[in-house]
Parts: sequence; structure tokens; C-alpha cells
Amino acid sequence: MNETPRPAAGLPRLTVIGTGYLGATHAICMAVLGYDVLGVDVDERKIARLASGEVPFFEPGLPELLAKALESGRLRFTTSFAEAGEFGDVHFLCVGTPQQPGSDAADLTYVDAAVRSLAPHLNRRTLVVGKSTVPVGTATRLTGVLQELAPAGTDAELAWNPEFLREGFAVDDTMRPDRLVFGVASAWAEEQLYAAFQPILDLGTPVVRTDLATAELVKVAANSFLATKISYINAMAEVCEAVGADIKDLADSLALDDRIGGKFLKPGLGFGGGCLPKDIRAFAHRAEELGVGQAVAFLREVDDINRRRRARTVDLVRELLGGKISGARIACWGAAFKPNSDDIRDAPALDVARTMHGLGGRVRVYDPAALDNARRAFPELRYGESALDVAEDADVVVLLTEWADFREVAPDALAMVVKHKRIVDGRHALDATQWREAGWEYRALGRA
Ligand SMILES: NC(=O)C1=CN([C@@H]2O[C@H](COP(=O)(O)OP(=O)(O)OC[C@H]3O[C@@H](n4cnc5c(N)ncnc54)[C@H](O)[C@@H]3O)[C@@H](O)[C@H]2O)C=CC1
Ligand SMILES: O=C(O)[C@H]1O[C@H](OP(=O)(O)OP(=O)(O)OC[C@H]2O[C@@H](n3ccc(=O)[nH]c3=O)[C@H](O)[C@@H]2O)[C@H](O)[C@@H](O)[C@@H]1O
Repeated sequence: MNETPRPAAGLPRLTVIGTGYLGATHAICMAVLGYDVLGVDVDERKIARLASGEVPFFEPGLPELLAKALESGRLRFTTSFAEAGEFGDVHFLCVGTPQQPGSDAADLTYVDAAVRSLAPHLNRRTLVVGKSTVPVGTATRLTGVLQELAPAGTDAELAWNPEFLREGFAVDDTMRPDRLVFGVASAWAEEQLYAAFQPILDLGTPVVRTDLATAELVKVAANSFLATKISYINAMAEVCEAVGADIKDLADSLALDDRIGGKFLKPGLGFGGGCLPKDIRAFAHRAEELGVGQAVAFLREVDDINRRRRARTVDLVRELLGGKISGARIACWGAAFKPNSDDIRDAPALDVARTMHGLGGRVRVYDPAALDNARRAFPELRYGESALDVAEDADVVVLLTEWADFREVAPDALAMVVKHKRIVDGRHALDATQWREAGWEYRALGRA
């Protein structure tokens, strides 16, 4: 999207409540698309950073768009819900819904708090649009809370518009989504949503108009499907390991079938992040509450397969080290849950690094973007400043997040710094033949 569209007359004014990964991206993109937007958060520091032009997380392209949006005067930030109520015609709820500690259920504290803070300031006909990922039934319950607390009463309506953006591609996914899902309870709410997404709809983006419960379910169904596809190929990797078959060739062959396709069929260390793991658990939990737990019981297996990949990666390192991790110098490449992100929420890479540290390994970690976050969360680990730096005198190098930087390291250059030429490729990111020809012991999950 190179051109900033001119503001169309009569566009609704938007607030975005919760300015984390999702909310900040949504607020910035909507302002760039021509809306007047107010970003709202309870975190004063985050609001101050955004207002000063700083994106508090790593997301390619977003800092440039924030600068543009602030310069246009269409984007402002506040911690005041009174200001939000006064300003907005359409309010997007983008607060977090993490996993509850000690349970698989989603923690809805933040969603409830946001609605309770906003509602008393809604004096006129207004639409509140949930974007956070929630257990089915939440929207109907929140409608009751909203209409009870809002002076506007039933003129304050709730809709659900689940979000499908991927971190690392957040701008493009927001500006050019594959589809928009509008969960609405009235024609008026639908009209407001059309107005709130006009420039995106003008691109021909397909819309699914549906009820609130279906809209909530689409989101968890989508993430469950993606998680299942990843665990499916990783389950095949387990079988390959048992018979000395090759998961890479198997996955490539499946991918050539149009009906299956290669997306989300990359075998390796498995999925992590702030969404897929917690979303499949919360969905399984919610289905059990609804008495249909059996229908999605396979999601427990999807989760277990995924966790086993982390354990298997540690086993591979142990095997390559001749049976003992304790005392070995281990270079870990990657900390983020995926490349092009600084997000370390449930990051498989750090899980593996911490396990090996716990087993007495002398672990050193490098990541191109997530080092600061990793250092803060896990100060017990040791960190280095580059891929080669952490590999100094290493007994084994373990690739855990497939950053392009790691692919670019030449086997001969790495051989100059390590003690032993051993590498575990946890993401099938490297060319096995090239590394073996350069004299390396190369191992990968699901490959002989
Ligand atoms: N991160 C992603 O790529 C995507 C996230 N989602 C969903 O979007 C939701 C938000 O996720 P993230 O942005 O990743 O979380 P996050 O943790 O980065 O951001 C949440 C924000 O909400 C703020 N907040 C908490 N309580 C608040 C309140 N009462 N009022 C106002 N602000 C409040 C927090 O201070 C924080 O800035 C979750 O439900 C997630 O599952 C959906 C699609 C993509
Ligand atoms: O609900 C959310 O927050 C988002 O969750 C995921 O997006 P995201 O978590 O940003 O990252 P993905 O690109 O989906 O990757 C998730 C994890 O799966 C892993 N993965 C992905 C693909 C694959 O083939 N194999 C694989 O192991 C990645 O390494 C990563 O750890 C979904 O892709 C988004 O559509 C959704 O909006």
C-alpha cells in the first residue's frame, strides 16, 4: 500500500482499546487508511512510547507507518476511557486473552475490564467490536454487561470481528486480509462494520456476515486447523524417525498435492507463540464446558505431538554429543517463536535452550531481534551478539528459529570458530548435503 487514501467523508471515528501487537497494528493501519483513530491502553508507558512514534515491538514496516499516521494527525493515543467514549463511533477491543495460570481456559479479565471501563462513557448509539480471540459465548455475555452499564443502553451494540494477522506480516495482513468476518446481531451493526472497513472492502476483500457465536468460533477453528496441520506433519516425522525415512521428502511430496498444499506443513520444532498453543487449549477447554469435548479431543493430541518435538530436539543434541549434555558447550541459534519477530511467548527455541541449560549444558543463545526480551525473561541463560559469537568453541550448534541470517552462515566460516563440527537443524532450514559435504555431522528431526 504505497498511497495514503484521502479521508472519505463520513467515515466513522475509531478507537482501538488495547494497543499490543494486534491493537497497535490495527490502530496504525486504520489511520493510514484514512480514519481518525484513538488508541487506548491502561499501560501508560506503552501509550507514551506509541505517541512519541516508537513501536514497542518488532514488526517490519510498522514504525514507518506509525510515523506517517502521527504526522497526518489522524492517530492519537490516550489512557482515558472518557475520552474514548466521547471520541469513538466504533470501538475495537484488542486486549489480551492469555491462558489462565494453572488452567487451559482463556483469561477474560482484560476483556471484561475493558468493556466495564468503556461502557459508562457510551452516551450515544455506538458499536463495540471485539477482535480479541475469545471462547465462544463471550460476545453474548459481554453484550449484557455492555448494555447494562452504558447510559445508551441497547443503543450500545456489540459485534465480533476476529483477527487473522500473523506477526511479521501484520501490516499486509491488516491492509489486505484474505477475508473479513463480521459477527453481528443487527443490520445496523453490519452497516457500521462496512463503514469501518471501507477501504479494505474496496479492494474486493470477501466478507462473511454471520452471528456472534460463529464469528468467535471461526477464529479458534482457524488456529486449530493450522496447529493440527503442523502437528500432523510432525507426527509423520516421528514415524519417519522410527523407520529411517525422510520427513522432508515426505512433506515435499504431500505439498505437491493441491488439495493438501505446502503451507503450514513445515516439519521441525513445532509451533509456539502467544496464540496457537493457548488458543487450542482454550478451545478444547471451552468445548468440554459445553459438553462437546470429544469433538475436539484431538486438539490435546495436537498439543502433545507439538511438545514432544521439543523433547526430541534435546534428544538429538544429546545423541550427537555422545549421550551427555552436561558440560557441553551448546550454541543456540534463535530465541523468537518464529523468524521476523521478537516475540518469545511460548517460544519453542527458548524452551529447548532452557531444558539443555537445566541438564547442565553450557548454553549460549543468539537471536537477531528477540535478545532483549529473552534476557529479561530468562536471565539465567547466557547470550551472545552474533551467530558466530555464540558458536565460539561450541561442541554443537543447534538451529532453533529459521532466521535468514542463520541460513547465510557458510559451513566453512562456522567451522573456523567451533570446537566440533556438529549441527542440529531444528527447522529444516539448512541444506543438509552442503553441510555434510563440508565435513559436518548434520542432524535434523525426522531425517535419517
Ligand atoms: N498477536 C497477534 O498476532 C494476534 C493476536 N490476536 C488476539 O488479539 C488479542 C490481543 O493479542 P496481542 O495484541 O498479541 O496481546 P498484547 O499482550 O500484545 O496486547 C494486549 C494489550 O492490551 C492492553 N490491555 C490490557 N488490559 C486492558 C484494559 N482493560 N484496557 C485497555 N487495554 C488493556 C495491554 O496493556 C496490552 O497493551 C488476543 O486475544 C490474541 O489472541 C489475534 C490475532 C493475531
Ligand atoms: O491468532 C493469532 O495470533 C495468529 O496466530 C498465527 O500467527 P502467528 O502466531 O503470528 O505465527 P504463525 O506464522 O502462524 O506461526 C506459528 C508457529 O507455528 C510454527 N510453524 C508454522 C508453520 C509451519 O509450517 N510449521 C511451523 O512449525 C512457527 O514456527 C511458529 O512457531 C496464525 O497464523 C494467525 O492467522 C493468527 O492470527
